[in-house]
Amino acid sequence: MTLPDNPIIIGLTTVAALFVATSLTMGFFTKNQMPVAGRNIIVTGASQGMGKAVAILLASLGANVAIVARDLKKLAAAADEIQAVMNANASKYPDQKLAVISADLSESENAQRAVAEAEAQIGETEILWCCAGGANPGFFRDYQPSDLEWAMKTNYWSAVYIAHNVIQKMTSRPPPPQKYPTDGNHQRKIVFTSSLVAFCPLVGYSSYSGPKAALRALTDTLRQECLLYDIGVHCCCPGSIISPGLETENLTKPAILKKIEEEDDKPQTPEDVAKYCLEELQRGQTLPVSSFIARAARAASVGPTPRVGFLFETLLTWVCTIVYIFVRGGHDGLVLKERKAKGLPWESGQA
Ligand SMILES: NC(=O)C1=CN([C@@H]2O[C@H](COP(=O)(O)OP(=O)(O)OC[C@H]3O[C@@H](n4cnc5c(N)ncnc54)[C@H](OP(=O)(O)O)[C@@H]3O)[C@@H](O)[C@H]2O)C=CC1
Ligand SMILES: CCCCCCCCCCCCCCCC(=O)[C@@H](N)CO
Repeated sequence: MTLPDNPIIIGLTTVAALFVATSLTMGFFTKNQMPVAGRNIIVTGASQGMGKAVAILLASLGANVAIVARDLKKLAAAADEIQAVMNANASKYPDQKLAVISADLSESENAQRAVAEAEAQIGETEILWCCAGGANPGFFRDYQPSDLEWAMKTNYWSAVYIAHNVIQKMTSRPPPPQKYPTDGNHQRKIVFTSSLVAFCPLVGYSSYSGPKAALRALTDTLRQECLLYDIGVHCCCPGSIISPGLETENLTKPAILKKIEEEDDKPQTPEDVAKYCLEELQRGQTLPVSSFIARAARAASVGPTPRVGFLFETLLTWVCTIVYIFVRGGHDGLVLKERKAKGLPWESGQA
């Protein structure tokens, strides 16, 4: 093959190539990767915080929603809010369904029961969005083994058991017919919720970063495997969310972690987190984030995970990999300062 030597052809080809690359990377031509109107969606951890905001947002966009959590009272209060949104929607989306299910999802039988109950009430699951989770920050040496187990159950097993059951069900039957067909991608989906913590070391989150990073790794593997079934797998990684969960964890959060979070992260409302994560999901992002700081942390550790906006995200990866050297230096510096102030445990009566 001979390469063209006509400068006009070279020029035009270059412009066309840049245009196509930019369009693909900026997502100009990508269609909605997660339409929700008329679709059956299970949201876990939906009685408060991010999960409730996700359920309300999906309800406002016309989805049938099944909300799952343990505490019935909190579930009932959330259900009232969601039902009010559905009522207000009635002329645009008639016959929207809401199911309310109490289950401790950290036990596999309960997860199976929750899915069965949800499907009996709203229909076959098209999207599962797992938000249930929570942190118990502290120092590793101070935890009881039961604290470490709690974090794994609350964050990892509460998502994995229900996802496992939903994937078994999804793969045993075709996708249900669409009530509101669009030119978007009506592929069925599993959405996990991890955290910015999956991307970066943070003193005080040792019980929590493991299960959250495990969800991210599971997402990478399951995304690949679920290409076999045309099921999308995603994992939201937000920064701090102003939620009842955050209030509770702040009661026991080590001061040094509080300080890092106050300096480096601006907590977002659950509504904003839900909105930005959904936008990223609709663009097809595998690891949706809801803030710039989480986007920067993601860029620094995205590795082989697919990214929408390849050119820009890859440039951001180069920049953030360098920036992170200084960020980590700052955080390590704060820890070393604390060590100096407190003294080593076996020398200062903390042993
Ligand atoms: N808040 C934050 O700063 C951040 C949070 N995240 C993650 O985002 C998600 C939402 O966080 P947030 O809004 O703070 O949530 P909250 O802690 O405020 O609420 C957690 C929800 O999950 C439910 N839940 C907890 N454990 C179980 C269980 N075993 N079985 C069923 N439901 C359960 C709770 O209800 P009930 O107790 O009644 O079961 C509640 O509905 C979590 O996965 C969290 O780890 C990520 C980044 C930052
Ligand atoms: C390239 C630059 C990257 C900079 C990254 C530095 C970020 C530090 C801020 C920490 C924010 C922690 C948010 C998640 C908290 C969480 O998941 C819990 N609160 C759960 O309830």
